[in-house]
Amino acid sequence: MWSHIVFEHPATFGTMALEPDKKKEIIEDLVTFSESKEFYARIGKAWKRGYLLYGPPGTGKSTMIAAMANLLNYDVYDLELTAVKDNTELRKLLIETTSKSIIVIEDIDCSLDLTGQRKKKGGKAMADDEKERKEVKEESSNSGNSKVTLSGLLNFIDGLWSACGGERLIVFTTNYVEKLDPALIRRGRMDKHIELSYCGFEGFKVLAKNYLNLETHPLFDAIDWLMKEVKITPADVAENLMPKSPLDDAEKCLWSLIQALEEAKEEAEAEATAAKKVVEQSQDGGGVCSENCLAEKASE
Ligand SMILES: Nc1ncnc2c1ncn2[C@@H]1O[C@H](COP(=O)(O)OP(=O)(O)OP(=O)(O)O)[C@@H](O)[C@H]1O
Repeated sequence: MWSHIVFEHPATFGTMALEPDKKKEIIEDLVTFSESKEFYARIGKAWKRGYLLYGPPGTGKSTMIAAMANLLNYDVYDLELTAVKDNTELRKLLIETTSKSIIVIEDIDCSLDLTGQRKKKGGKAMADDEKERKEVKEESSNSGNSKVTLSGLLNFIDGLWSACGGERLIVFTTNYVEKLDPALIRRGRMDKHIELSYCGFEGFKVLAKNYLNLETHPLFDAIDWLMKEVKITPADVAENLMPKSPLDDAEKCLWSLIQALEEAKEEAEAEATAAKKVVEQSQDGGGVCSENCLAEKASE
């Protein structure tokens, strides 16, 4: 059912724009996992680890998965949940995965209706494991030919797949971590939550080295200052640092980034001014304006 292609993504942790401490922590976590066969056997747990990568688009979630695969030399199984017919098919697919693999479900919030809070009893979320398992069982037996359900996925993470032997990582990505069902991402299922965020100056320096082979430049100070003022994704920084013609030298690319940062700064300032105006108007008019209404007015 899986089709095989040779994985040749060039991304590594070395080429990733990421705070150095964070990078070190993630690498250590991965390497420790991959060398812990005996440890997992001793504590009686399946040799698996779940990672949740979350953050805005263009912050490097997919890039990090490639870097993980290259670091550990694991195979990547990219699972498109919306194309999986039902829980039975999901089970089959997962049993076919080999050890030393990373199973990836990208944009988990969009894949399926996995995001809502699950059934609540007496107004309280089903928190403890026993209740959770009972619910999973009920849902699974009702699932019939229906699409993959949250419980199908939880079942797989906790049960069947764990019993397959060999080491496996499972990686979920999302742009909206707050939308996810807490049961899906609790520790034990998603052991390590990694936030990928906007580009800082340290991240920029990695990209400048990769893209322009520059370690320092007089324009770096201006970029450092601007990056503290506005948010920009590593993807946008990378795009600006990419030469667009054979005549583009490093300085031209740096100016292109500075221009993008300045435009973003002007935009943010214009939005802030508009929002301030709305507040002043609502105060003058004596009207009471909710946060939502302020946001709506500011965007008008
Ligand atoms: N942290 C980063 N380090 C280096 N390059 C990055 C980083 N983040 C993004 N990029 C660059 O931007 C491109 C898009 O990034 P990527 O697809 O990894 O983002 P993403 O967070 O997975 O986005 P989405 O949420 O839209 O899937 C990559 O091909 C890469 O060139």
